[in-house]
Amino acid sequence: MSRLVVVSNRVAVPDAQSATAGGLAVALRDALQSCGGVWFGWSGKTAAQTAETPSITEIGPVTYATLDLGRKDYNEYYNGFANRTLWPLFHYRLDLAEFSHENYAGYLRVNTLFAEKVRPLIGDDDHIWVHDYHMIPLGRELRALGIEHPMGFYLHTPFPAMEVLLALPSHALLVESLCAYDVVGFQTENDLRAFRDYIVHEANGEELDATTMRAYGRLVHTEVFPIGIERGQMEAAAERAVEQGAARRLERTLHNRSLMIGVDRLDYSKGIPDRFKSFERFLELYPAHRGQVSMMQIAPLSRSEVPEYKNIRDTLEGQAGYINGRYGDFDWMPLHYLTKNFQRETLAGFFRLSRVGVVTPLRDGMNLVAKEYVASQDPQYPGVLVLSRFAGAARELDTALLVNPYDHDAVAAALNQGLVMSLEERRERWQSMMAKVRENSLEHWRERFLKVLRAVPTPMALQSSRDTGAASKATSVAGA
Ligand SMILES: O=P(O)(O)OC[C@H]1O[C@H](O[C@H]2O[C@H](CO)[C@@H](O)[C@H](O)[C@H]2O)[C@H](O)[C@@H](O)[C@@H]1O
Ligand SMILES: O=c1ccn([C@@H]2O[C@H](COP(=O)(O)OP(=O)(O)O)[C@@H](O)[C@H]2O)c(=O)[nH]1
Repeated sequence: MSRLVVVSNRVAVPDAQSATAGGLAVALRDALQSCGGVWFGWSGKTAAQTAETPSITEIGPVTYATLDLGRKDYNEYYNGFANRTLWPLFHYRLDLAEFSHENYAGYLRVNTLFAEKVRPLIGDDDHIWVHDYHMIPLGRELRALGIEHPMGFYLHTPFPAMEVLLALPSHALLVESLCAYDVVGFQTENDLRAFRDYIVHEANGEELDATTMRAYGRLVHTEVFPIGIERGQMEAAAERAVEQGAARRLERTLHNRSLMIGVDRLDYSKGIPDRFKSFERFLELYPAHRGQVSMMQIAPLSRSEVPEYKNIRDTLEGQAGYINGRYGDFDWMPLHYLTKNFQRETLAGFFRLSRVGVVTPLRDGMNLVAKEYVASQDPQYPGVLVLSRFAGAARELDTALLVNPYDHDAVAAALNQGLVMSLEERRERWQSMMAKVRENSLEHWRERFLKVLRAVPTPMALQSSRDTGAASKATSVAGA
C-alpha cells in the first residue's frame, strides 16, 4: 500500500497528552500507522519568525513535521484570512467577514511556504490528503512545484451557496485551487451542491456524471463523506464515567433535577447567544420547569485573538448573568456557563446524565458533539437531542428534535418537548440515530475517502503502466 501524506493546519503529534487527542487526530494517526507516511502542518506555536525548517518527530512509520508560525504569518493567515474571512463566509456570516488584502497575501504566503516545505517529504508513490479551509491553495502550489501525485482535499466546514461565495474578492482563485485536487470531499449534499453550482454557473465547468466534474482543464471527483465519531470509545467512556469522578459529582449537585447540556467551542457559528435566548423563553413560557431543570453550557475559549470571538464572550457573560439574576433562586441556578475545556471522556459522562442535549449552531460543517451525545446515552433511558437543522449532523440524525435556532420560541418548545417526552418515544428516536452513528463511524469515513483517493494512480504507477503499454483510460482522473 502506498504511503499517505496528510497536511492540515494543526498536527496532533503524539506526546504525553496524546490520551486527550481528538477523534480526527486519532483516525488520521491510525491511517498513517498502517500505511506509513507524513503528517505536516502548523505546530500550534508562534515565534518571532516562521521556522525555516520543520521540526521532525519520527514515531514508527510516521513522520510528524511541524512548523512554528511567525507572528505576522499567524495573524494574517490563521487569525486573519482563515478565521476572519473564510470562516465567517463559509458559515454564512457575510456581516462578520473582513476582506483584507494583507491577510489574503499572508494566507497565500503560508500556503506557498507549506507546499515548499512539505515537497521534499513526498515520496514517488505517495497519496496526499489535505484538510480544511486553511489549506485550500496548497494543492495548486504543489502542482506548481511539479507534484503530479493523487491529491485529495476534505472540507470540514460548510461550502457556501454561490451567491455568498461571490462576495469573496478572491473566489475565483479559491475554487480554481480546489480543482487542483483529484478528489474533493464535503460533509453534506448541500455543500456539494453549492460547489457544483459554482463550477457550472460561474466557472463554466460541467458535471460529467454523479461524481465527476470538469473545470479549469481538469477532472475532479467530488463526493459527500460525512464525518463520524469513534462511537465505541464514546459509549465505553460514558458507561465508565457515570460510575466515577466528575459525572458522579455533577449528579450529586443536581438533587434529582433534570439537566440540559450544550458543548461548543466559543464560536459565533455555534449559536450560543440564540440558545441562551431560547432558554430564557423556555423559562418564561414553561414556568413549571423553573427550579426543576438546569442548563449547563460548556464553551471553551477558541481563537481568542480574533475580535469577533472576544465580542461573543462579552455577550454571553451578560446573558448568563441576566438569566441567573432574573430566574435563579438561593437554591437553584438555571444556567451554568463554563469556558473551561473538558476531556472528551468527562463529557461522555456529562452527556449520559443529561436529559436533553442542546446542539443549535447557526451553521456547522458537521458537529461531532451531536453524534457524541447520542453515542453516550444509556440505551434504556436515552436523552433527547435538540438539533439545529443547519448542522451537517441533521442530515443523518433526522429523528432528533430538529429546530431552527433563530426561532427562539420553537427551540423553547423543543426543550419542553424533550423534557416531557415518553420513554418509548425517546428510545425510538435514539435507536434510529444510534444506528446512523454506528453505521458511519470515523473509520468508515476515513476509509471511504481513502478508497476513492487510492483509486487515483500515482505518477509511479502511471509510468509503469505506460512502460508496459497498458495505460488505461480509467487512469485519466488526474488531468483532462
Ligand atoms: O483549530 P481551531 O481553530 O481551534 O478550530 C477547531 C476545529 O474547528 C473546525 O471544525 C470542523 O470540523 C469538525 C470535524 O469535521 C466538524 O464537525 C465541525 O462542524 C467543523 O466546524 C475546523 O473546521 C477545524 O479545522 C478546526 O481544527
Ligand atoms: O471542552 C471540550 C469541548 C469540546 N470538545 C470536543 O471538541 C470537538 C468539537 O467538534 P465539533 O465537530 O462539535 O465542532 P468544532 O469545534 O470542530 O467546530 C468534539 O469532539 C468535542 O467532544 C472537547 O473535547 N472538550
